[in-house]
Amino acid sequence: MTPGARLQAAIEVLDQIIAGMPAEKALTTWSRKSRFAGSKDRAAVRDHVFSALRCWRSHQALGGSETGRGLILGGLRDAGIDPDTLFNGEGHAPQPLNDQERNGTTPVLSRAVRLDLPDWIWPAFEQSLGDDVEQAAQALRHRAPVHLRVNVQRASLAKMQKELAAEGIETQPHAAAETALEITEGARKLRNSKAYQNGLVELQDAASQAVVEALPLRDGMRVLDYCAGGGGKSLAMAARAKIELFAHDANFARMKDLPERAKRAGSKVQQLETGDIAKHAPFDLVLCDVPCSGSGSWRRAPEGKWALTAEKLAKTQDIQAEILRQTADLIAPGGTLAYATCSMLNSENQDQVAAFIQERPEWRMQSSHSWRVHNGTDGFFVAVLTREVAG
Ligand SMILES: C[S@@+](CC[C@H](N)C(=O)[O-])C[C@H]1O[C@@H](n2cnc3c(N)ncnc32)[C@H](O)[C@@H]1O
Repeated sequence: MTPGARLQAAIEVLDQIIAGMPAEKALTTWSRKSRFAGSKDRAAVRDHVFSALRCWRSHQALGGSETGRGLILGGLRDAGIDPDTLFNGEGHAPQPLNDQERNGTTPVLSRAVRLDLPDWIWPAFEQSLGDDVEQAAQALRHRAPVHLRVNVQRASLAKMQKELAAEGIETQPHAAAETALEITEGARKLRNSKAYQNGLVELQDAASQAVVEALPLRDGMRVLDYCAGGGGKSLAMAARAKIELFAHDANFARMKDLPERAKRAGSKVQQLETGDIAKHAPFDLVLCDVPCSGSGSWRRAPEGKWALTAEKLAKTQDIQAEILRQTADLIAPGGTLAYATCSMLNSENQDQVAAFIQERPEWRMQSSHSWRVHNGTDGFFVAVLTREVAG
């Protein structure tokens, strides 16, 4: 496919998304009916679509309409590319610009439009990020880096770097976590590499790894990953100490790949239905990687940025508070409750923990860490709490 044909394909996928289809489904539907497209074409179309999803407001404003064509046109203008070089109607490229598209005045963009955030969330972003707000919002407009977690119980970082390089995947250590590598070249080859297939490396953002490094895990502990999802943090915890590990998720089906992933990594995890948790309590450590706005990972999942509303955020915060209350009762005296989000909003992070401690004064905050999206990882927060042992 020519560069112009790839843009036209992205325009068609975006029109499906505007009509209500989820982005992944729209991309798969296009892929299925486009047998002629090679892997590089598919990757390029995906990149165009995701760039539009991240920068929806500014690209729409610069392109003059909320259509696939408007978004792609705005994206070219944002990147400083002359649209006439690609919108030329040749070889399945988009049709040339009409007079309105060519002569429309360049709009003055407000800060929230220029930085691609919904208006309603801008005050909370400013309040949470202070002077870093523009940098953080700007980072969310770009693609996320690809990070790996090396299973250091089975292989060193240096050994993995060498093995991956032999398969065309270049990496460098990431400062945020001692187990983290950042892929600098060849990310698309990862899933077929030996190191990945043998469970020596997992795809995981460096801040996600750093959250697990912040936990006081020791051999012999009984640990519950209460919101395990796909189990990324479960596996990272199992790789740090010889623990007895339990995984739970309110949506049990989300853990469906966990047994297979654990087997690949050489780890053991017992999955628990909600009704079975109390039978296995108390635990020495419970990790609550709670559902959240996802604002720290909006560059990976940009549809979330536009789907969130003030009402949905308030509901999610109620769930977070309820999870803290429920899990606190599952922990042994002197045990640890770890609360984590992939959010950069204070209302989901320190405010939530402060409200919990006010309600349950026997709990003390031992430590807390925040990671911000403009410092090379996803945005994340973790607080480590312990209950005072009555003396
Ligand atoms: C942020 S995700 C977890 C990601 C996962 N820990 C990882 O590292 O890949 C939050 C998870 O919490 C689950 N969840 C939502 N409400 C819950 C609740 N009340 N109790 C337990 N899990 C819940 C969701 O199904 C979702 O899988």
